[in-house]
Amino acid sequence: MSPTDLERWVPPPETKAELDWAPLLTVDLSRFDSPGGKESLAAELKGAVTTWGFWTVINSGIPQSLIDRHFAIASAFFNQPLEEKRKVVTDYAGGGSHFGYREPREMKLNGSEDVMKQNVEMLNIPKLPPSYEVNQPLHDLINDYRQEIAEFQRLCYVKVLRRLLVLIAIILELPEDYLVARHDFLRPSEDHIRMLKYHPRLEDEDQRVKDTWLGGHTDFGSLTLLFNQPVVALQILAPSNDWKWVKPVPGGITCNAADVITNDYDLKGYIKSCVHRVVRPPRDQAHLQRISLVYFLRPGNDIPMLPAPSPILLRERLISTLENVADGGSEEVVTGYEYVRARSGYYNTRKDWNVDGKGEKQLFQVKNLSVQDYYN
Ligand SMILES: O=C(O)CCC(=O)C(=O)O
Ligand SMILES: [Fe+2]
Repeated sequence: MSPTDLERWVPPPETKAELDWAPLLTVDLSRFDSPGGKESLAAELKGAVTTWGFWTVINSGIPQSLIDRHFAIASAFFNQPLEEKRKVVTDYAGGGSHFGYREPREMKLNGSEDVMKQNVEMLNIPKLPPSYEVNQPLHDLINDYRQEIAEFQRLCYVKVLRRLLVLIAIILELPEDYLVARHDFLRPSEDHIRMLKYHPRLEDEDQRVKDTWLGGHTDFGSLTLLFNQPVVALQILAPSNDWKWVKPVPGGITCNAADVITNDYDLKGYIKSCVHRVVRPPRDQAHLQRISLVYFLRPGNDIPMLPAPSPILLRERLISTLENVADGGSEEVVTGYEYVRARSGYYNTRKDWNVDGKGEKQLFQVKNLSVQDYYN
């Protein structure tokens, strides 16, 4: 297929259902560069990142045509024959590589021998910056659109992620570039975009998994961007401990804080890594295929996973010193690469799926680092 004959992506119709929506903050990024803009945005974002861990950004400056183009690429990719998609596959078991295509997996339900096949297929495309050679095979179709994908990824970083890292650093009373330096787009990291396609299921099949299409989880990395699409299915676990629906915001990007920026080396739980899941859409959309487009920001490969010297964490007694306590070349200190690979290998080779509860709380341990794992 040549880069010109891609079918235009037509978003499916919006739902008319009235649902219990999460009251997410909207952050207008066009204010970022105006005088005092960063400071006032950071003040607004503080409550959202510490209580919900989810928020929406608008006016990012990423052209909508480029976003739509990526939904079109995703749609074309998933429409290919399985043999073609299987040419580059994830290798979670052999080293934890999450790049490539992942087929729907068979999962054992609630510890029984009852097996259910997932209804989601995924493609993870590595960050493709101009600054180094990415030694990762790509599908032919993805290679055809490589330039556009690389530009889209760059804009995700420059227009959204970099700005959010600055705002979160301000919230944490850290130097503005503290988190940016640990997430340098031009240096190697496990960043990637993910395209997902969910296939609608019959109502009684969905009932076997309590209508869940993707079990409750937190994301492993630092920040996640979910580009707006109209099929409503994403839910987040509210501070009140019940599930709320995420409402689409046309032209917006739903953002969430993930485990690295939250749980451990960085922010010691001050910022919330919110549990979320994907469920059967409301009745008027339950028959639709759902394509998702996501950017996962991860710490730099060689960044040691150490607590951030944030005065606010000290005041909240989440750290006991502003020194990087585990610093000094200890072999025990996990790097961003080691953490991400170990975590995604562990998570993605599980065969059990607890569809009944709100999840099992377990600690995931890699060297000196333990992370609250949450899934169901
Ligand atoms: O498809 C979605 O809306 C969410 C996907 C997600 O949570 C993930 O891939 O981690
Ligand atoms: Fe997620």
